[in-house]
Amino acid sequence: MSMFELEGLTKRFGGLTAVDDLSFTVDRGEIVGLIGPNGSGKSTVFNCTMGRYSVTDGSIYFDGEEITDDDTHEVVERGLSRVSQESNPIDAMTVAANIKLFTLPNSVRTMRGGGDEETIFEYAARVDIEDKLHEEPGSLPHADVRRLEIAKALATEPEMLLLDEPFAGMNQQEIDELVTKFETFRDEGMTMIVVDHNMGGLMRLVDRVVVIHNGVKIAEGDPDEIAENETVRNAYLGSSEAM
Ligand SMILES: Nc1ncnc2c1ncn2[C@@H]1O[C@H](COP(=O)(O)OP(=O)(O)OP(=O)(O)O)[C@@H](O)[C@H]1O
Repeated sequence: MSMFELEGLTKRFGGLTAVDDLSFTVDRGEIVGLIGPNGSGKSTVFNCTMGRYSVTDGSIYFDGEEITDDDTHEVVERGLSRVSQESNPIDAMTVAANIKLFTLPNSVRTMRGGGDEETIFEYAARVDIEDKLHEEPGSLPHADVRRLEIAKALATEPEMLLLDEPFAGMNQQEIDELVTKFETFRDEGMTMIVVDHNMGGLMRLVDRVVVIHNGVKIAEGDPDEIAENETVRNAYLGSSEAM
C-alpha cells in the first residue's frame, strides 16, 4: 500500500484549473520529486494536501486513510508536515522558541507536551543549527533560516515531509549539505515529496520524478528518463526556464 496517494486531484480557481485530474502515489521511504515550470500547480498540490485550499474534485490519501479537505492541524497530527516556499519565523523569538511553538499543538504524537530543551536541541541538530538556538531568526543567514523552517516541520514529528523549493537561494555547498540531510532522513524512514522548478538539486536525491505542466501530469519516471523526455523538455522550453 502506498504511503500517499492523489486520485484525480483537481483544483480550480474560478475559470483557472490549477491542478487537473492529477494522480500519483508515493511509497513509504521514497523521495519523489514534483517538478514543473512556473505556475504549473506544484504549490497548489501541497496547499490542497495540507488543507489550506479546498479540493474541487478528487481524493487525497495518507497512510491508508482519506485526508481530502481535512483541517491542517488534523493532517499534521496524522504525520504529514510541510516546509513552505516562504520562511515565516517569528523574529522576536529565539530559534529555540520558534521550534518549540511547533511541538505544542501536535504533541499528541509524542505525548511529551511542549518539547523540552533536549528535544528542541535534537530537532535543531538534525539540520545543523543547534549552535544557533539562542539567536533570533533575523540575525541568521538565509540558509539557516531555511534550516529553521525544516526544524519546525520536524518538531511536529512527521512520517512524511512536503518540501517546497528547499534549495531556493542556497549556494552549491549548502545544496549539497541539504541533499545529504534529506538522504539521512530517508535512511531514518522519512517519506518525502520535494518540489522544485528545475532538476538541479533534485537529480541526485529523488527516486522518482512526477512532472506537471498547466496542472496536468505530463511525465513520470526515474530522473534519467525524465531528463531525456521530449515532452518534458518542450514544456520547459515553452516556459523559457532551464530544466
Ligand atoms: N489562491 C489562488 N488564487 C487564484 N489563483 C491561484 C491561487 N494559488 C495559485 N493560483 C494559480 O494557480 C496556478 C498554479 O499555481 P502554483 O503556485 O500552484 O504553481 P507552482 O507550480 O507552485 O508555481 P511556482 O513554481 O512559480 O511556485 C497559477 O496560475 C496560479 O496563479
